[in-house]
Amino acid sequence: MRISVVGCGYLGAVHASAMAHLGHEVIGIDVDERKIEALAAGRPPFFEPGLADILTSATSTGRLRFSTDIGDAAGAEVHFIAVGTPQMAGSDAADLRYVDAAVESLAPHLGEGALVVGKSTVPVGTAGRLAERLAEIAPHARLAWNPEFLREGFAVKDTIEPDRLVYGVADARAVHQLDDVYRAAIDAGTPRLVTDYATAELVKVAANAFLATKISFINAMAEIAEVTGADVTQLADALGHDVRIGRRFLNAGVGFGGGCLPKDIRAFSARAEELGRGEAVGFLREVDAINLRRRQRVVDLAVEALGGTAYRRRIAVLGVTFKPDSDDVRDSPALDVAVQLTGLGAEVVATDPQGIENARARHPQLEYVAATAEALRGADLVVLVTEWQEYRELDPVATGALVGRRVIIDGRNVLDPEAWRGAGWTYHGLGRP
Ligand SMILES: NC(=O)C1=CN([C@@H]2O[C@H](COP(=O)(O)OP(=O)(O)OC[C@H]3O[C@@H](n4cnc5c(N)ncnc54)[C@H](O)[C@@H]3O)[C@@H](O)[C@H]2O)C=CC1
Ligand SMILES: O=C(O)[C@H]1O[C@H](OP(=O)(O)OP(=O)(O)OC[C@H]2O[C@@H](n3ccc(=O)[nH]c3=O)[C@H](O)[C@@H]2O)[C@H](O)[C@@H](O)[C@@H]1O
Repeated sequence: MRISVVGCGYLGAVHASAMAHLGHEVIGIDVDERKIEALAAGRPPFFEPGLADILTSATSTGRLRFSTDIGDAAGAEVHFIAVGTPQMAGSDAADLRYVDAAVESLAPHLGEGALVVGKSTVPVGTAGRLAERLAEIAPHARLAWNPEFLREGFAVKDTIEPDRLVYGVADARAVHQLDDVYRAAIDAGTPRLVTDYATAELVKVAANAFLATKISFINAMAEIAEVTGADVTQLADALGHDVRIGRRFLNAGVGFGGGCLPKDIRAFSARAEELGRGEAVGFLREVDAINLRRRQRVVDLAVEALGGTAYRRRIAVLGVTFKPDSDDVRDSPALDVAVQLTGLGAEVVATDPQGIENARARHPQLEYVAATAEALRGADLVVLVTEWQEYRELDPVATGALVGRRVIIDGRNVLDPEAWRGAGWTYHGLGRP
């Protein structure tokens, strides 16, 4: 099938590459010339495990092409919209201008029977509005909403082997067209749910709201653990044995970040308020507040561990991305902590296996070094805020030989406190005694 993907960022570049990998003929469109140039040359413009392989092989066969000209989408049967829906400046609502622009620019190029498929995460009601608009400007085309659930770091696998497919549709033909797109997953038994637009839009924001709530729940327990001497990691293990609760997404620490969970729960609250049902999801404001308090907690712990002031103290910050196996620093708790400590006058040296370039673009005032050992050398305090495998595996003895003082804050609760204390370190976890 001929497919176009409009918007080739973290979602769209992976989606386009994965669709071509599955045998479709795909054109990826983006307004960012540098991104398109890299993708067309088979080079991922960001770090995502496994993307380079499928991108390079699909571009070399000619099945996957990229362009900045939306006119090149003409001739495709299914057109995915994968542009950004960031938080609007000065508000919690989602900024829909890119989605609107993508639909407007695509409309003149839609052939008879073409299906426009929204993948971007949008406030409930957006698809209905866009379908009405399409009926005016491209009456021979139709719209579906097919939210995406991939995780960065696992994006390729999650796209090729999704755990479920959700089709928000207004006509039966759209279901057949989407089945043709996802034939491989459907044949492999992937559950597929056909819904109306509003349900499909809500499934997506509800899923992210639930995940965010689960993380903030355990972080709230960490706050209580901190004043009672309890250990939140043991608490999470014990809770997780109840299959109704489950252990996943109960890792307490510096909290959630990224280009999705934070903005999605805020946009959901804003949309619910517009709909006159703000109180229904009022708890999401609390989820957000708990989450932001965890970043502050790490900063406060750092100041405390440094004897009351961070001024001119050398702090090694391990990790700047919002999670490991990604170079994404959007709303990263790790980077936020580094920036706040710098603001307190600390000499922060930040390091990360993949995120330095993006972090530097946002916060050029920070000092970044590529080598972990260099960040650690002479440090008065070590703060681990992104749990890259390389940091999880740090040897407390060897690390102790590099630093100035053996004090560590494990902002992700991934180190073995006994091993670190045994090597002479003062160890602080979050929600751990
Ligand atoms: N990043 C992720 O893991 C996931 C993201 N999503 C959702 O997918 C959407 C995209 O997210 P990301 O890929 O992370 O954002 P991103 O910012 O990495 O990519 C968006 C891309 O759209 C392009 N763009 C903007 N306007 C355009 C236009 N008119 N025509 C063509 N291209 C245009 C931008 O240049 C950019 O490359 C968001 O709604 C997000 O919530 C959903 C699931 C997973
Ligand atoms: O809509 C999206 O963009 C995506 O958002 C999340 O995916 P992602 O942001 O890639 O990353 P997650 O693995 O969900 O982690 C999000 C944040 O929560 C944090 N987290 C996660 C789990 C946990 O137990 N504790 C915790 O603090 C992570 O460190 C990270 O900062 C969802 O998991 C995806 O299903 C969804 O498609």
